[in-house]
Amino acid sequence: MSPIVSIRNLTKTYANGFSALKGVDLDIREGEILALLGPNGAGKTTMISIICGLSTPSSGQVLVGGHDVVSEFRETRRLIGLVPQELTTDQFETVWNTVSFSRGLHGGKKNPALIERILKDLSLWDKRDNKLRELSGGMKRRVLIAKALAHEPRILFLDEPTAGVDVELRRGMWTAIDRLRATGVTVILTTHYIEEAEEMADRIAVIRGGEILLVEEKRELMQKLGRKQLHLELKTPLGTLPPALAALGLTLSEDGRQLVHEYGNGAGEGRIGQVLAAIEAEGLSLSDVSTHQSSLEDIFVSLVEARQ
Ligand SMILES: Nc1ncnc2c1ncn2[C@@H]1O[C@H](COP(=O)(O)OP(=O)(O)OP(=O)(O)O)[C@@H](O)[C@H]1O
Repeated sequence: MSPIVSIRNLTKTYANGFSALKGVDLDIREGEILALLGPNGAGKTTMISIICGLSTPSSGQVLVGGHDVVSEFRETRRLIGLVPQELTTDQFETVWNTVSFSRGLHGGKKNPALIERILKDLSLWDKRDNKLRELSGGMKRRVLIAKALAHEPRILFLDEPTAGVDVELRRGMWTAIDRLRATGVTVILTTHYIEEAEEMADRIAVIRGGEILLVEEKRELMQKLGRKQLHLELKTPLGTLPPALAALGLTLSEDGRQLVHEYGNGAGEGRIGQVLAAIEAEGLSLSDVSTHQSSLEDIFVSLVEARQ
């Protein structure tokens, strides 16, 4: 299947000579949720602005639904919904009117049934007659998504959808976005909350210094780069690590209370039995055992650090 967004050798050099994108190649698949992760100033907003036709590339090409974002701006813009971070519309307008007007602005015919479905999907139906100023922060953010969805885009860009939103509302937002998946909308999400990407994304793209460091299926990324550790708490602390345990690759914590066996990436799983037998052979008693699996956050931090 051809990608819904295809980016080839995209560069952007700002008027002051700063190079914000340095030859980006990226294909976005129809119906996926792609998380774009990157530190501040990585080039995320620059890239999204170019895809949405709000900024022009210095070189390279972006196709959206097979159309060029520069020469066929009208066609590509119609396919895209962009959810900004801030609500700039009239605070005295109702939810229903705000979302309906948004459809009209994009040239869509009136479609009350569609607006009703969108508001219900985003749990805003009860608030349809409320003025925007009467909504909570999380609800306002959902209105932004509803506005972007009102003209039935095939691609939705969410820029930091849950920045500054509390944990509970963040979860509600994730559920709302997840429901969009069922409607076949492609979602591209930028976030600083790696937990958010871990929870929602099908694929992860990491961008830094205007370059894409990697694009991978989330599951594969976590399997490939994720590490697992078996933590073995000792009843009596050790001064030094017995050679037989060192030979198996175990390490001893600084306080001598914990042995750590690292495995994962397809290596070391088979040795767990051996490790436990060796501990017993040394006459050591354990008081507790636990496992730790690296999160997407650990993976992200190590990736970004490794390239510095
Ligand atoms: N109009 C501009 N002129 C010059 N440099 C710019 C301009 N806009 C952005 N930049 C620079 O380009 C780089 C990328 O900015 P961009 O906003 O795309 O990053 P980002 O990944 O979206 O960051 P954040 O996570 O902080 O939003 C930054 O170093 C920024 O200072």
